[in-house]
Amino acid sequence: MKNARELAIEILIDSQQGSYSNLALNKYLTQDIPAIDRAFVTELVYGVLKYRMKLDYIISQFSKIELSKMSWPVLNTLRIGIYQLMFLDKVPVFAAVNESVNLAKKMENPGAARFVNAVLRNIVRNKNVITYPDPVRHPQEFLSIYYSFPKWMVERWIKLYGFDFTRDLCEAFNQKPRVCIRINTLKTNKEKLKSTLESEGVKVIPGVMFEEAFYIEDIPQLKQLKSFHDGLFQPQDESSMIAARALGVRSGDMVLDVAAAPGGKTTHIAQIMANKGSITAWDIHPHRVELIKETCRRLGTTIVDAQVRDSRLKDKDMHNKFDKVLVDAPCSGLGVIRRKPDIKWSKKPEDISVLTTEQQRILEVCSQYVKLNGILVYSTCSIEPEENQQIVEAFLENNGNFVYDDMRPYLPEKLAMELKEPYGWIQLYPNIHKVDGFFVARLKRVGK
Ligand SMILES: C[S@@+](CC[C@H](N)C(=O)[O-])C[C@H]1O[C@@H](n2cnc3c(N)ncnc32)[C@H](O)[C@@H]1O
Repeated sequence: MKNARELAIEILIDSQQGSYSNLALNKYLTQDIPAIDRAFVTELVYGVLKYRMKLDYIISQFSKIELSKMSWPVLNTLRIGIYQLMFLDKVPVFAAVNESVNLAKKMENPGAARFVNAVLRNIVRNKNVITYPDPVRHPQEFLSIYYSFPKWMVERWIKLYGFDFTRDLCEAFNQKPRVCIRINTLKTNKEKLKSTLESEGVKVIPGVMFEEAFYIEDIPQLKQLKSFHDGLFQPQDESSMIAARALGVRSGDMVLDVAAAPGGKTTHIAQIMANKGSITAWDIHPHRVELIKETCRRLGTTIVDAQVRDSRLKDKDMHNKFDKVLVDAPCSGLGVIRRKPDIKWSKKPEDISVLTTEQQRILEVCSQYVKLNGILVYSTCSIEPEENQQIVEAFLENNGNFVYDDMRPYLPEKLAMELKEPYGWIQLYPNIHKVDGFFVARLKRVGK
């Protein structure tokens, strides 16, 4: 049987070949693997993905062989070895080094093992004197390497927000996010869910923004909890709960959710509506529409009609049909790097302009489906103005029949106070709000 470190290396190689790390983890971490090993593999994989650039920088300082000449097993053995040495106090130095050397011998050959041994021992001797680019003379290089972000992201953020904000943002993106869940009020309530979770050995902490949010700790894997399968809660960050709240739905409304899979916001909307009314939920990918159906089944939501649909395509039959429309647009996901560190390396600067064309189109087309005096909410899990404020501003410029609508009544008081006139949008950042990066705008259709 493969040990935890070997599994981590295989998952990292898979992800280097294009697999999503969360899917690769699910594939490799079968239930027969002890929980402690599963947790260690997850820590190593996410740790290396998060700090890949910094780890490679350190390797290149201590290796005579160029990174591009190393085999993937050797490179990833060094990465997990250094990650343990630099970031995991609980792993003894001898274990981090010896286990890496054994793996290099097993996966490659004795020569590779000698090389890994030499590089790691050199790092152990010198880890306190590693030099990084000078933050004053080379601020972009420093932030990029020290916090391990591609240079283009750091450059973009420094231009937008300045050095200090970007440093705090990078630091926040590297922190482990807390597990946040939404209480499914269709099946339970705060007190009951708290005691159910506690009886399952889970520590429960109240949400910061919303009554329906809990942070949970000491959990094995969410899917191992009976309360999860019983549909008593849905994993969801508090920032993304703002979207359904900002829609201001009521029982009996006709709602359209145009990019809905896996159904996190759809089911949130349904619970605010007390499962009365109707929600049409679209997604472009058939397998993802199945996820919406599965989420609805588990959470006991019965008012959702989930359909495969490309929201960019105009449909006259849908015009003026819905009281509320949510456009939770496909986006770069740059706001959720805490949860998906692979985004650091999978996204490219040119992706943003491709996405903005799509976002503009979906918003333009689906706005037509809102009734007169109806509400249109646009949201993304991005912190990039091109995907957020700029999309909405351009939309309002081209569509005089829509205006910003005051979002403050739908927000927790502390957040509502942050809004500026015309009070129609909010941008959340992990370094400021301690949640995922998220954008929400609320618009009203005031003319035909
Ligand atoms: C940000 S995710 C949605 C998350 C979802 N609203 C939730 O809360 O669980 C974006 C979704 O948009 C879908 N998508 C991308 N392009 C689309 C399009 N043209 N039409 C409909 N759905 C699309 C993707 O498949 C993806 O599931």
